[in-house]
Amino acid sequence: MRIEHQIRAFEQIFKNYDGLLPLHRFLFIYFKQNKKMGSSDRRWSSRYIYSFFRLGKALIKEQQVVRLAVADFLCNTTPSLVVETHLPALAAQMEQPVKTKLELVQQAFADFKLADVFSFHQNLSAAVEKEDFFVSFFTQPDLFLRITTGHLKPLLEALKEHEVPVQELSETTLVLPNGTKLENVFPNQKFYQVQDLSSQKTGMFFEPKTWDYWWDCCAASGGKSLLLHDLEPSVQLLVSDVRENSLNNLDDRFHEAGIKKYQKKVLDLLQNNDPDLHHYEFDGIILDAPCSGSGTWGRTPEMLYFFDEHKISHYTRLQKAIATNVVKYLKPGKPLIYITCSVFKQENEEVVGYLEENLSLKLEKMEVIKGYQDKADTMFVARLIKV
Ligand SMILES: C[S@@+](CC[C@H](N)C(=O)[O-])C[C@H]1O[C@@H](n2cnc3c(N)ncnc32)[C@H](O)[C@@H]1O
Repeated sequence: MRIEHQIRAFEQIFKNYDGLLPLHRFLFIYFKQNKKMGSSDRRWSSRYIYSFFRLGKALIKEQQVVRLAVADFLCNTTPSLVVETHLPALAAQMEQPVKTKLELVQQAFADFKLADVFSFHQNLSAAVEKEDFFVSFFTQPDLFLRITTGHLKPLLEALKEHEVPVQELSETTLVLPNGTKLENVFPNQKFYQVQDLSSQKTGMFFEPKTWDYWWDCCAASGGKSLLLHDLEPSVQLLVSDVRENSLNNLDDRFHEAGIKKYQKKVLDLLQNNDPDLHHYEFDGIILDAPCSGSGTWGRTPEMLYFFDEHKISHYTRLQKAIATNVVKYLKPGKPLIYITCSVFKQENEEVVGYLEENLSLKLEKMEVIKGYQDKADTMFVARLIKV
């Protein structure tokens, strides 16, 4: 029977997946190795496994197939065999809003607790509204584009021509449905960047001045540097990262964006980099730190199931050590912009507290950027001034 076939395919994937690779990567490889799965099998397996992980650890004592049905019910508005078979009483309610569906699930399962969706909630930054944050996991985040100032019109026209539904948030931000194939719409990446809305909002903390010299010290493929450049094109930039590969991607993106003048270094910021940097002094440093990524788990819900809480302290150690090593190259009176895509207070406010206590830094402002209210990632940003 078709439903049994669907469940078996889901169970096989669940059995083989250990959380080490990102789920989308694992599925790509898995489907390649299991060529007998047709496109419908692939579509249903993906829907089921993603929905399943969005339930986190809620109803963990229930039978797996029942949990799958609850998850599919909460995450989707179109009918499915698993809901029709295992939750027939709710099947007619698929199109209801998530909050209504949650009430129905709570009525049907006395031991359903919303907080179990995100079982690390004791660690949340105080500003995060817990209920709204938990509920956000049942909806896939959107795809956001940041548009170079003055280039909105032709991009909108291309989207219209390709019949892509688009929402204009501002002159520089567009929202598209997740999964939009941008390479089919735009001939190149010249005037836009794929960048989450909250990541775009961190730019409001940069406040660069003309001809400043800035260091993006964990630059990866350059998302924050490109944002900084758009805010103040005269800024001179040093970009660095421990991963050379990411910096190669940065080169490509800078090239597409027409940025030619910048310095680049591969640096491990856990080491002493004085031989390389002793004469450097910056007007601003962006530290977009390695972190748990817990503010982005709406895109990678498998982490709700597999993340090991002990890893938080590993990240906080990294964050404090990297900050300590970079601040000495900052001019007095100038800002360190500390950013994470984490919702954990240990990586956010507590690291800021540590920096204030142990380094010559004074907090000017900090904010949890609540992406869960906008179908976006949740991030943290602080602006600290060197005294
Ligand atoms: C959150 S990502 C940066 C994202 C990037 N700024 C952007 O906007 O797309 C953190 C980066 O820190 C880098 N990193 C981790 N450990 C590091 C270390 N010890 N030294 C330097 N960079 C490190 C990682 O390679 C990763 O690229």
